[in-house]
Amino acid sequence: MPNDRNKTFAAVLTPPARGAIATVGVRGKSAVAWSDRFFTSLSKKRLSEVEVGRVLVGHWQAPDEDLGEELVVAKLGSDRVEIHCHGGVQASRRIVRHLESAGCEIGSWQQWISGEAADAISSEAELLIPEAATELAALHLLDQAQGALSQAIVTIIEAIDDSNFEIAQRRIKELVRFSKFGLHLTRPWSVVLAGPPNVGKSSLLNKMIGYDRAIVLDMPGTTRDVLHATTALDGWPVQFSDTAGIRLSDDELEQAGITKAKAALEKADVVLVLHDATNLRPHELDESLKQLPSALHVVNKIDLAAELKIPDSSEMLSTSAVTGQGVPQLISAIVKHLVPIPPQVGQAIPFNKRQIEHLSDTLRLLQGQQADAARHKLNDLLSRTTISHDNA
Ligand SMILES: Nc1nc2c(ncn2[C@@H]2O[C@H](COP(=O)(O)OP(=O)(O)OP(=O)(O)O)[C@@H](O)[C@H]2O)c(=O)[nH]1
Ligand SMILES: [Mg+2]
Repeated sequence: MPNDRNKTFAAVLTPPARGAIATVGVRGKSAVAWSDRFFTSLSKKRLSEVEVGRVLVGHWQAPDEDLGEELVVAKLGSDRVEIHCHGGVQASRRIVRHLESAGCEIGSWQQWISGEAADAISSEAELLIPEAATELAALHLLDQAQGALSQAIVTIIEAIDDSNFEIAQRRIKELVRFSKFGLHLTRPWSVVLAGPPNVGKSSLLNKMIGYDRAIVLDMPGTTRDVLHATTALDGWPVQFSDTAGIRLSDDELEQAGITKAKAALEKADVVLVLHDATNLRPHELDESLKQLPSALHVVNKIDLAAELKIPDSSEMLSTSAVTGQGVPQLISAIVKHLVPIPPQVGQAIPFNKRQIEHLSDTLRLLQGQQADAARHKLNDLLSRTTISHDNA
């Protein structure tokens, strides 16, 4: 087990790609001694002799090899060394091979991180940070890596210990409110543009993402397949999907696109139902576009219907995909729909299915007066033995 504290463990900590330097981490009781086997500093000082915090420049070479490499080694602790070698894959692999020949366990960077983290939740957060879809999402994951959610769970356990079951339940409900948000830190929200043909769905998509992703043509039935474009709105990751205009059609290809469009509606977090300002016929809207639970209705081509008065409402917006009129307001409305209460910095947020399921189970157990089982569930949520990164 790479995270067995009695073993010495090494991992390449930088991504397996070309780069200026690569870093190999070594930790465990033989980290210094085994690094000393291969490393000779310019000053001839051994790592075991120098104080913690020293950075040495020197030469790394295995006894049975003709060539070595000039590199930098940092002694970060009595049981911790970091080796900075040439970037790319070969140099770091060579170092890892040498350490392995000395008896070192070798693992992945994920295993390295999971061994470092204070608990399971912090570990899960650290591992997900590289997958954060935006910088803002990464900051919220960083809060969880630094203990925001773990601390909230500890507080709930304490409330259960003090028999404050109502407070415990309230706190869990507060956390669960952020579940959907948490899952979307690494997965973009889905916003689908839908409506009759030729209303300007593709044009509006292009306007919102700032480049021509979709073909625009003054001909109904231009878009045939579902087209995706990912962007960030106010720092939140969003995937827009442009769909085929929905209408009755004998064209087999167009009909296939319409079927796909209808399927996309079901998976959407928000559907933008577009209407044509020059030809408003909301009652003729296809059934699939009526009474969608999360729809924003948008009257487009407003530049061609200056006299048209659209009542100011959060469910009915007006835009021009040509002039850009109303587009910032539409973007604000989408964001408000997706993230009605933006979390504060440091907010505890559950961000994976395991955590959300555990919290829901705990709530059920508390509602059923099963305090011991509830406490056990929460401890399990924090326990590092309950998650596995071995397939990472
Ligand atoms: N004046 C004006 N023209 C627009 C606007 N939006 C779209 N158009 C024009 O309307 C026509 C159809 O636009 P598209 O974006 O292809 O419409 P669509 O809804 O994607 O159409 P389908 O893919 O066929 O369903 C094009 O000629 C666009 O230039 C707008 O806001 N104002
Ligand atoms: Mg289109």
